Amino acid sequence: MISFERVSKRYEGGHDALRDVSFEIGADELVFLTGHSGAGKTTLLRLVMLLEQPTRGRVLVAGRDLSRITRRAIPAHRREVGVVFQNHRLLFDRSVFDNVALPLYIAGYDHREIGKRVRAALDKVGLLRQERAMPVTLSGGEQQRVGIARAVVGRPPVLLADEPTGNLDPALSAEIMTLFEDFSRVGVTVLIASHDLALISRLRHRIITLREGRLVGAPA
Ligand SMILES: Nc1ncnc2c1ncn2[C@@H]1O[C@H](COP(=O)(O)OP(=O)(O)OP(=O)(O)O)[C@@H](O)[C@H]1O
Repeated sequence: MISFERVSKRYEGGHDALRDVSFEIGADELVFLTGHSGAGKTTLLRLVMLLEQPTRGRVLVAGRDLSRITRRAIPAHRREVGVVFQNHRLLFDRSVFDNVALPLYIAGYDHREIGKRVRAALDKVGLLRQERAMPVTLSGGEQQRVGIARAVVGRPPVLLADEPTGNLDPALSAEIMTLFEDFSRVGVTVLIASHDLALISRLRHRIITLREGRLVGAPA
């Protein structure tokens, strides 16, 4: 579902954020991406979102070579890739419902379909009863669940998360990871960048490690 073929990324100024990175992630897999700060995790996720282009190599998502996606087709690609951020980036002057509905408003869904899909997403993350709440009234873990509901409301086949438990205590972090496992179980491809080695090594999914832009353990 996600495939990197000898991908390198050099930023302007000459910094090599990724060097000759190759791996494949199957459609029903949940994979963790780890590595020290600056190892290239965020860069790798940004390539999948098409926020960056590789300097060398190819990135494929669902069999499509991202370098061949035209400018007009980028929004359609982004709808296929749900993204969860560490600080969840919620709109604090909007209700939980409106935050989750945002991608559907932008995509032009009709009112009834939005209602149905938002409630289905909130149900999956256990927040159905908080739809009218404002984000400030929720705990950090609940706010992160709103961010996850927003990421999955368009039913993307791919879900990316960048340090989704970075601000949460261990018990809440484990709960959030269970949610990602639930999505993986129903066929969503999940890639989670995380520093939390204690947590991710307990969960027994594949771990991809970057060190200074290279995959650790990959053939030279
Ligand atoms: N837009 C950019 N321009 C130039 N250099 C960049 C840019 N974005 C990232 N870098 C550099 O590329 C390297 C990899 O950064 P990246 O954010 O991918 O690492 P990371 O593993 O996600 O780190 P962290 O865990 O701290 O977020 C870093 O040295 C960073 O300074």
